Amino acid sequence: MKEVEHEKDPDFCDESLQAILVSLISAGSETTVSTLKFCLVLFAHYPDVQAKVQQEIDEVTQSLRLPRFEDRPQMPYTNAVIHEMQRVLDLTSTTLLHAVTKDIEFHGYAIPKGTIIIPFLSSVLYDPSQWETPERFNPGHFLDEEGQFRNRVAFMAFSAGKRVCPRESLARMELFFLLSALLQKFTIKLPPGAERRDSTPNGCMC
Ligand code: HEM
Repeated sequence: MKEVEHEKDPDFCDESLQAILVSLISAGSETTVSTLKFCLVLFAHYPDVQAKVQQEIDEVTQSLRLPRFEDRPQMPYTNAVIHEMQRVLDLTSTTLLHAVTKDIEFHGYAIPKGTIIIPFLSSVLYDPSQWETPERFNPGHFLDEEGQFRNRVAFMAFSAGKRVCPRESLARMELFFLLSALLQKFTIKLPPGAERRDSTPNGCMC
């Protein structure tokens, strides 16, 4: 702030600082917290998946240290599980408001420049032409035949293109750190007497 205070119309000012802080708090906390909560619920529902993730964490860290982000390539199953949890959670369903920058034709529809569009991410995250079992929680969606992690173009939990979530890498890091550190020390279980719920809002806990 000090460096730009002499400029007539600085890009960085009190107003922009306020906007950055608001976006960090509003776009950054609720998204990550809701995803973490959902992942913990899923782990409680899938003890076998949880045990496999814990085994992978123990193998990589030898139970001597916390998991590190650099360990991720050696933890394909954990990585796949987190991706699949985000896919079935389908946190935002749509992107923010976008607008087309020139006249275009899309699937036979003429869309004039300036038209507001809201891409529907759920339709991609659950697209039966892209996922083997779109309605089922299945970490195999992100694993190849050798059990190595494979990226999927239809994984658009963070949207895509120019307006993709600008903090996707931070969010990925947070999810990986927090979930792997928690599962290294704890096993997540449903409370005694609690019934297993077999469906998410998308009908996906089967
Ligand atoms: C699991 C965590 C997160 C998910 C699933 C997520 C997902 C998304 C999605 C789908 C969008 C809309 C993109 C579009 O309109 O095409 C978005 C935008 C945004 N996200 Fe995230 N996000 C996450 C975490 C974060 C974090 C941790 C931050 C900041 C620290 C953040 C900051 C933002 C901001 C500032 C935008 C608006 C970008 C713009 O206006 O173009 N997000 N996010």
